[in-house]
Amino acid sequence: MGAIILNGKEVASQWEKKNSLRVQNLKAKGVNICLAVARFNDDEASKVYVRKKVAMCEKLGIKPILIEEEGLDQEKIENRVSSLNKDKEINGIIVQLPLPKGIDKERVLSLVSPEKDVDGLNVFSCGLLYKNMPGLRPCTPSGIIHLLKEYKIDLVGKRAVILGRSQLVGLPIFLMLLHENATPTIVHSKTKDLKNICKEADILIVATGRAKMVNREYVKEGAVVVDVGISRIEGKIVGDVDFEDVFDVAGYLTPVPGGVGPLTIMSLMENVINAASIQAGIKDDAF
Ligand SMILES: NC(=O)C1=CN([C@@H]2O[C@H](COP(=O)(O)OP(=O)(O)OC[C@H]3O[C@@H](n4cnc5c(N)ncnc54)[C@H](OP(=O)(O)O)[C@@H]3O)[C@@H](O)[C@H]2O)C=CC1
Ligand SMILES: Nc1nc(=O)c2c([nH]1)NC[C@@H]1CN(c3ccc(C(=O)N[C@@H](CCC(=O)O)C(=O)O)cc3)C=[N+]21
Repeated sequence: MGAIILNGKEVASQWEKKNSLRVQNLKAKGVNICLAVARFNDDEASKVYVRKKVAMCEKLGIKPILIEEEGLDQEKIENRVSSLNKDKEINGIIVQLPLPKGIDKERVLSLVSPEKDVDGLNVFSCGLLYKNMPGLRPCTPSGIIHLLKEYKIDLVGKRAVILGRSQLVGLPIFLMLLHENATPTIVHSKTKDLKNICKEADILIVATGRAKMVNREYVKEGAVVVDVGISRIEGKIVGDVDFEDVFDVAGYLTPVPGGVGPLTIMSLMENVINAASIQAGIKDDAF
């Protein structure tokens, strides 16, 4: 039999249609949308991802501004972000992570104006999430929630285990699942008895960056398994979950590629559309 595949690529393409309509409707009201994508690192994967973001903007009719400046120091990066904040044309700003070694990430992320923080990573946006107030949410966790809802996976009262506690994925998905009335637990590199905790999960979200670390020994029969990880091994993209090994134990499973990745991009698009409509004082579908 095997698990039901959670087809992120397909869900993202449906979502894309809705977002495309919203962009057209806003255009008809004289609102043009613009996203600034800033890459300050020299990371090869980041180069691919920023291009994916720019390409999706172009597809939807959102104007992308791509900033690719390597070798800047803290002050220069901060000045660059400040100038994007001041630019009236720009509705959303995303600073691609990781930032280069020696750069204070939190200072840079929290410099992004809250109303333009389409990555949902500054302290203000994090505060709104913590308090379960409307706001711009981190893209990957929003994408995961969107995917689970599309497949009508009930979260209420469910035992959710999240492998990884990053600010980008693990911690925000913990809060979002909690707000959906699931019962989440985070496990990380210092957790004792990690495998058995994972095995208790009805919903297992894996975001460690350790290729294929999760095999069937971590998975309860019938569990929903969401694989966030992306690693490149011999030119091939693999997730944190050993897909073949877990396939006939899990009830639902995301593939890599074609799972969470495309939803991350579409969440970003939704965030910038929401940001632009709020800035224009138009409610449309935002929040
Ligand atoms: N598909 C998508 O859209 C996205 C994919 N990614 C991918 O997801 C993965 C995770 O990203 P990110 O959260 O930013 O990564 P980080 O490296 O920031 O965090 C990894 C987390 O996993 C934990 N961890 C690492 N190894 C182990 C282990 N052996 N056992 C238990 N816990 C472990 C770490 O624990 P500790 O805190 O104790 O060190 C840490 O909390 C990466 O592969 C990244 O490329 C990221 C964002 C979006
Ligand atoms: N400020 C910031 N925000 C982020 O959201 C952010 C970031 N920094 N740094 C890096 C991670 C990683 N990330 C991905 C986005 C899309 C795919 C994606 O589109 N993946 C496709 C294709 C993969 C490929 O072809 O390389 C898939 O999984 O099917 C993957 C990973 C966003 N991140």
